[in-house]
Amino acid sequence: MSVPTVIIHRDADVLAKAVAARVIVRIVDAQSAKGSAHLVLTGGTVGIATLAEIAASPARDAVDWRNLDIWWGDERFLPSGDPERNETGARKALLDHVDVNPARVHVMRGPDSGMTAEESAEAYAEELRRAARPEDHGPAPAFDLLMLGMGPDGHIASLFPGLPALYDTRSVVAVHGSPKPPPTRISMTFPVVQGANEVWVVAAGEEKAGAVRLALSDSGPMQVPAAGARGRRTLFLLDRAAASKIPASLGRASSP
Ligand SMILES: O=C(O)[C@H](O)[C@@H](O)[C@H](O)[C@H](O)COP(=O)(O)O
Repeated sequence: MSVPTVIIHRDADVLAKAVAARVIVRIVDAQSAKGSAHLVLTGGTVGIATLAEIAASPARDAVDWRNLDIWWGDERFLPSGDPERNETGARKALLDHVDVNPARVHVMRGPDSGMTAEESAEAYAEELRRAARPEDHGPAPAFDLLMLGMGPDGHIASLFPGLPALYDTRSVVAVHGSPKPPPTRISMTFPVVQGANEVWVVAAGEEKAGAVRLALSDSGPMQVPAAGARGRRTLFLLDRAAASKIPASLGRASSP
């Protein structure tokens, strides 16, 4: 797994704008090379703010939205359209404003599908399997970009410290008893996250600073799940507040 590159921006607003620009370039580069791309979205404040900044970007339509497969790293197990679903936030912030191919927007189904959380997780795992190519060498596509928010406890997606999902080798699992409401969620697991070409952890705010420090040190992913947020290339995209406890030894690029 790659050693993370750390990029620090002035505040959460500049961070969201800078990450939005970076996402556009990353997807355009991937599409230029392959004709299509796989992007994994995250929920959370900064994750959704980044999507809104993509929608507002003058460069937005450099992305070939019809040739983009959109996935989620996790989802709250709530009915379609529920305002608390990550999908709902993503549609409102971005997907309703660009010409995505609905068949390539891969949502994690909620209880209104008639499935249990376990069945929904297995259905998503099957959808990932179907999308994987032989050269991906795994149960899911080697995502061009997998975005993650991070909680104050170091959780990523819905992989929370101490919960069984951290140890699960399946690609997608149901999560019960999430300390962050709602309690029932669907989440990709470490093997799928770590199969991504690029993993970006985007975090802002003082309350994340301790977890950021641990995630960038030699903490184990079971104690600090963000320590397992690694792809072939890994970025930690932070605002100054979230980066305020990073030891200088880690080295980092800072924007003004
Ligand atoms: O479903 C979710 O809530 C997210 O996927 C979760 O992993 C989120 O990204 C982090 O909790 C950070 O959220 P904030 O940016 O709002 O702190």
